[in-house]
Amino acid sequence: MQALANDVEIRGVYKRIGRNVILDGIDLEVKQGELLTLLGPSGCGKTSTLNVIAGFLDIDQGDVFIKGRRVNDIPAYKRDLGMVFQTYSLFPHMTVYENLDFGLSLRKVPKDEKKRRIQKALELVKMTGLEDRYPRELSGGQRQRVAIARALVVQPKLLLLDEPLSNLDAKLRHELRAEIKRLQKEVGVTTIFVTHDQEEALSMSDRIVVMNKGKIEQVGTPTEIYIHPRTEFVFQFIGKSNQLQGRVKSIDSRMISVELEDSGQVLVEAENVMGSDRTCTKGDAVKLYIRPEKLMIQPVENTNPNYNSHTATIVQMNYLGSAWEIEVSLLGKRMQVLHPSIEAGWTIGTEVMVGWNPSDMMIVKK
Ligand SMILES: Nc1ncnc2c1ncn2[C@@H]1O[C@H](COP(=O)(O)OP(=O)(O)OP(=O)(O)O)[C@@H](O)[C@H]1O
Repeated sequence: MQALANDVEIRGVYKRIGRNVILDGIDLEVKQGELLTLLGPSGCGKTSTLNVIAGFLDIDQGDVFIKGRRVNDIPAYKRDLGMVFQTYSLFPHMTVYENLDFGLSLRKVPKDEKKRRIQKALELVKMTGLEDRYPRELSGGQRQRVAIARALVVQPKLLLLDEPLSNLDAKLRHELRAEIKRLQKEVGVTTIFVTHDQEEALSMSDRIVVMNKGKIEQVGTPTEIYIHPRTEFVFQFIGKSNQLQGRVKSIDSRMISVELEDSGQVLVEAENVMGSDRTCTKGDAVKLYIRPEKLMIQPVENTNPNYNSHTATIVQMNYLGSAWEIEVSLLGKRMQVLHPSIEAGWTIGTEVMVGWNPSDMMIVKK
């Protein structure tokens, strides 16, 4: 096979363990210098995909290329990769400096060069000055910083991160997300990041791979995945959603009109059909999805005729600090609206108008 332009290419990878098909035809390309995230629910095959790249998991079918070289038969230790895991994988009996020195000594890097690279790596993760500490003398976040520095100091071909932030508290997770993103761009190392946390994936990644049951559902930038999900699974996994059901009444090149099962009619942009064939025809039973922040809530007198617009009744109001989560009874269903503010006098039982743009609603055949 010819040389490849991507840093990683996975072609037709299939893996079964016992009766379980854990990777079911994975095709994936990782571009040079990008931070690519494998995202999906527990058991979907994220870690297995990472382990195939790392060389920790043999495959039954398919090919794996790293920097143009087929690595199916190359053992893990010869693939030249940096890895960071969920649990701290530092050597407990070695200081921070010794932890970083270990991989460099194995590679017989000269003493001065080792010192320079260790200092640079510690600077990158903001751990300068803590060289002589043992892992037990560090906080969880500091240990993960050292683990990242240790992975980077050997100048790996790829950096593989398997849920490295899962054991940290929320504030530290946020901080480290931004740090990893910054240092990944600074170093320019092609990185594959595994997480089950949508927000983490959306905020950090150049591209996201959404996985489900050993298959890839969609690959795209965070905005493509969030705004233009191709499947119902991706839509539901990636954020909150409201659902309606109905039947297609009419369809033209721009709009699909749906008669709802309870009452009323809504318009959806024809481009927004999800599912494998991405088509709908008149008479199809369909499900409709819209995110809470895409529903606009207004006093009854302010109707906007350009939008889907319906009267609704407030049934619950929760203040979240940065926004209000307002539950309304709309078109025979309870729907969540996320809105930055509320009008004076709005309370449970108030009648309001709820509208949305047809381009913000997604539709899928039942
Ligand atoms: N050694 C093994 N023996 C049997 N089944 C395995 C083995 N390793 C993984 N599996 C199964 O393969 C599937 C994929 O596992 P994998 O760890 O890749 O998922 P994941 O998406 O990383 O999940 P999590 O987020 O929970 O880590 C799961 O159903 C898991 O139970």
